[in-house]
Amino acid sequence: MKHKVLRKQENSRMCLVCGVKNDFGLKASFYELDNGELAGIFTPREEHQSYPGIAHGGISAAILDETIGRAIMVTDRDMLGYTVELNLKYKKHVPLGQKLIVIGRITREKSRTFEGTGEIILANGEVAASATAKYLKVPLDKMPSFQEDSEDRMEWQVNISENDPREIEYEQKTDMKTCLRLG
Ligand SMILES: CCCCCCCC/C=C\CCCCCCCC(=O)SCCNC(=O)CCNC(=O)[C@H](O)C(C)(C)COP(=O)(O)OP(=O)(O)OC[C@H]1O[C@@H](n2cnc3c(N)ncnc32)[C@H](O)[C@@H]1OP(=O)(O)O
Repeated sequence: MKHKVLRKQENSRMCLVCGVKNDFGLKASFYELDNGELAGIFTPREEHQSYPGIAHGGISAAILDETIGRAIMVTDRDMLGYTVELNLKYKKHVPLGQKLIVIGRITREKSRTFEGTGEIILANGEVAASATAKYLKVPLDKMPSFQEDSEDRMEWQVNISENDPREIEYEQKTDMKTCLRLG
């Protein structure tokens, strides 16, 4: 099913997953969708390899961690989190050199913490890896360097590109109504 992009999220300067100036990183972009989920788009490269042709499992963990963590911004643009727990299931190889989609959503929100789930989806629609994660809430303005006149602060911004998709197509893996009930 196709889902409309409602908003592109900010990228950072040097984050391994979303840093626009981190040449060893994934340079992923994140899009908030009309079904309340967050989609990331990324292309693992040779720098991210484990066995030849296959992305390192730590890279899958990093992109899932960030996508679920960022999903809190769908409902609260000024909130992020410190990961306190991350569990992954590796189901298929994640290939290098192919544009992939990662989806995240929040399943439970409390006053100090939130939890969510996510999947890396292959071009054929199969789930390559899935994760559950828990975070301690940290308001963006309490993040290190946020109050400073630093490069990190200046470069935390939405970078619109002509390659940004207007719609993202994938089969939704989790019923959002179930998530709300769980929450
Ligand atoms: C200038 C601005 C630039 C912005 C740039 C942004 C760039 C990125 C963009 C976007 C990213 C978005 C996505 C995020 C993705 C990546 C995030 C990371 O990689 S974060 C690094 C890895 N994680 C850590 O380093 C935490 C290390 N842990 C700690 O520091 C402490 O454990 C801390 C502060 C998190 C909690 O310690 P306490 O003592 O303050 O809190 P207590 O009361 O013990 O726990 C609070 C809750 O957390 C649970 N908790 C704490 N530690 C836990 C643990 N080890 N395992 C499981 N649960 C734990 C507890 O059970 C409790 O949950 P209950 O409220 O009961 O539901």
